[in-house]
Amino acid sequence: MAATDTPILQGLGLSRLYSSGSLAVKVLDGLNIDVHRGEIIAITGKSGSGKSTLLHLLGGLDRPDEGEVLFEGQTLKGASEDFLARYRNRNIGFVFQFHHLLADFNALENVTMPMTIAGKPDPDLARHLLKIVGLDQRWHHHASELSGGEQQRVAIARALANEPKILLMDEPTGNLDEDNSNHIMEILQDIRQRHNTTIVIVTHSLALAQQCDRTLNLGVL
Ligand SMILES: Nc1ncnc2c1ncn2[C@@H]1O[C@H](COP(=O)(O)OP(=O)(O)OP(=O)(O)O)[C@@H](O)[C@H]1O
Repeated sequence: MAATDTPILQGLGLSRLYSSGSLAVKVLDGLNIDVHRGEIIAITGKSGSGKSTLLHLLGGLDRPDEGEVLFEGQTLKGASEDFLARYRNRNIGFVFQFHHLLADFNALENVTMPMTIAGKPDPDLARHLLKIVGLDQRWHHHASELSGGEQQRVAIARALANEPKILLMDEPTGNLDEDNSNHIMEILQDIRQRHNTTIVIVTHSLALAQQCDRTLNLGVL
């Protein structure tokens, strides 16, 4: 059992080496990060500084070439693909800028889908999550009938479907206007308050970053 002051997520000495043709690129270069339970943290930095790479490493979608990621004090180093898949399914919710909702399914079905895949369909919980994001009256609308901001809110509800401890978000407000972006931030504060969810947000928006508890800047903006 991890001590309560153990960071829920840690990156120690993280680097990722990409090769593109004859060129090798080292990204992050020994980055250290501690993420504490219930924290909302912004990851900022110029384009190409490694924000998405860091999110993928923390979420077990990719592996570092140097260093390690620890979840609740346990290293993911050397973990099998099956272990990483379980780690993601049980603990992580992902939200991307392009939400990839299923256009021919309604909002409720989109949110229920990950529960069904996990063998625990729970329409009541799905309705509750849609209510948190302010869309319980629109549950029967197909994704294609919702605005960009509404679709992103459905994507957040979907990411919460399996009650993850950590929400990892890559530019979740990147294509939204300021009002919608502020609304998403209010929703995230509400989710954190209700469920003590830990939230890591990659963003180019200084306004959004300022509403987070703290910011980790990977490079000059
Ligand atoms: N699969 C890959 N193969 C080769 N290089 C890659 C790969 N993925 C990322 N890179 C390189 O790694 C660097 C960091 O990419 P990453 O997407 O993490 O940056 P970012 O900070 O999220 O950028 P942006 O703000 O533009 O989305 C970039 O120079 C990118 O070209």
